[in-house]
Amino acid sequence: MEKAASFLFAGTSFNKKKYADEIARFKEKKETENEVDYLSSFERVNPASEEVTVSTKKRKRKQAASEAVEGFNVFKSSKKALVISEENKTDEGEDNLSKEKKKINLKLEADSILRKQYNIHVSGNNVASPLKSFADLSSVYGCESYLLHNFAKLGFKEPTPIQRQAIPVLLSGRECFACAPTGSGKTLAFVSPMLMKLKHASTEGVRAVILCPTRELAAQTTRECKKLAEGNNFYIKLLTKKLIRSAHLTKLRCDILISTPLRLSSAIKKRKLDLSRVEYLVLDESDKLFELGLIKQIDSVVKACSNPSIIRSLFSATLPDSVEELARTIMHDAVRVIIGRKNTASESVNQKLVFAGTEEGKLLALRQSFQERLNPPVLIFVQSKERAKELYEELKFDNIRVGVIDSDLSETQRENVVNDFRAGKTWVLIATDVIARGMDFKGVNCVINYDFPDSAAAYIHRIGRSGRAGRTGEAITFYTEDDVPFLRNIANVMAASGCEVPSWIMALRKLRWKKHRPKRESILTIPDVAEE
Ligand SMILES: Nc1ncnc2c1ncn2[C@@H]1O[C@H](COP(=O)(O)OP(=O)(O)OP(=O)(O)O)[C@@H](O)[C@H]1O
Repeated sequence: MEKAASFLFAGTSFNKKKYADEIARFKEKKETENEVDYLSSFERVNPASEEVTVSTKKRKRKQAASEAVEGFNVFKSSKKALVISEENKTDEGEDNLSKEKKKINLKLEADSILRKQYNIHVSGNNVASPLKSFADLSSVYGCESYLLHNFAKLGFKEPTPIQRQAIPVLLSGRECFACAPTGSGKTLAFVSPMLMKLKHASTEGVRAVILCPTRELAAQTTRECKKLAEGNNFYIKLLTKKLIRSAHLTKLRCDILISTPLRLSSAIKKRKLDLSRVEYLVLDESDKLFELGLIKQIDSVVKACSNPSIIRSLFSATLPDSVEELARTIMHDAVRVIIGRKNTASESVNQKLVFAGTEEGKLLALRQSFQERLNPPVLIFVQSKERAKELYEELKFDNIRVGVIDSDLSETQRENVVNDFRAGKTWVLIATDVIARGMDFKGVNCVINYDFPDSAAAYIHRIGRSGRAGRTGEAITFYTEDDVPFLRNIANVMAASGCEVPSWIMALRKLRWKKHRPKRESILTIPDVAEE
């Protein structure tokens, strides 16, 4: 058991240049030269080719039936000639059929090689081929050049595994459940097909909706969406309180609307928004959106998006079976795309468990680490806003450039705190789970779970703020005696993503995990603040 945490940042030293490098790289293997031509094979595999098979079979059956009564035909001799030519036709048909089958098999084989290479698992009928490269988007799907230009401008050379598979699925008009690790580019995976399908701005009202569980994430997604749409004239709007209050909301020019469920459902209730023409609905961090507190709002949004040909998709790094089951009740013939194993942490995060003994022990260990070696940016998660404020006071007292984000702050204050951390003005950000999901802070070197996470999903999302877009990261989870019964659940996640876990932890009993948020002693030790 590790008792001290001074080594937490061992081997690392602060180097601002190191994290100023914002261009992310995904390490993906080069495509092999011998791969089958996907562009042509994609076009070959379509329901029409299956129809050919069926109709030829039917024709053969019909022929068999007519041949059976042939002997009774008065025009027997002439019929015989006809039968011979029919036989020729059948041979020709069979030839075509076997060629067609070969092509289909080749294509399926190539798809499966590519999927294996990128750890892509799909279920569903007739799933579109994965992308070999971004170039497939223009050659197969007629993608406009502005989008590819934007990918290049953002430094995206190759699609990530989730992008390789989810984009063609959505472009082929299928609904989709997608589960891929944190920081693996899910945003682009749902935004780009949306932009491609919508083609150009229109005055017809809202045509696409993206729902995100928090305001911060909705704001971030809006920014990403605008970056990807640059060069096209789309109207992309974040639904803010101000926008809801504005009298013009009903006449709003908006192609893509991004919102939290609460905002959107309240705008729907006030009859300020018509969503009946929405063609695309994305539920990002879908398992969070399907939690009890939000399900009513989601329901009202889903109902308001009443266009029968709507395409819905669900994206998350964690997708429990129960959510999938619930979601299936509203989806039609959805394709399921899983990258790697479902509900696992990003493999690019090196995870450690640190026994801190008591609450006091945690603060001591943290302080020691800050004094010795620190490699910012560092993100620290605690279990409540009160504790976030307490830890903030402690670290501020130590003259650490620290920020804190909690739900008591106004929208602008929250935005400022996040921006300061992004810009490197603050090196440490203390937060509750409010920013654990989806937030893309580039180059977070270390996530510290100061308070033990309350679920395995919370753990996966928290530590996923580090090790994004192919970078490596570190995650340290403090635990006290109170947390020991829940260690095994986190240890399982760690082991599944290839991290070493002490065998005594793996031997602990597995508990059914209800939200674990024990009452903890106050963090405060500074006398003045503690007495306030
Ligand atoms: N093809 C690509 N190549 C390189 N970087 C990419 C690519 N696609 C996206 N990125 C970058 O990867 C980072 C993570 O992307 P994104 O925020 O969409 O991850 P995510 O899978 O949604 O993560 P989370 O589950 O935490 O929400 C972003 O900085 C994004 O700009």
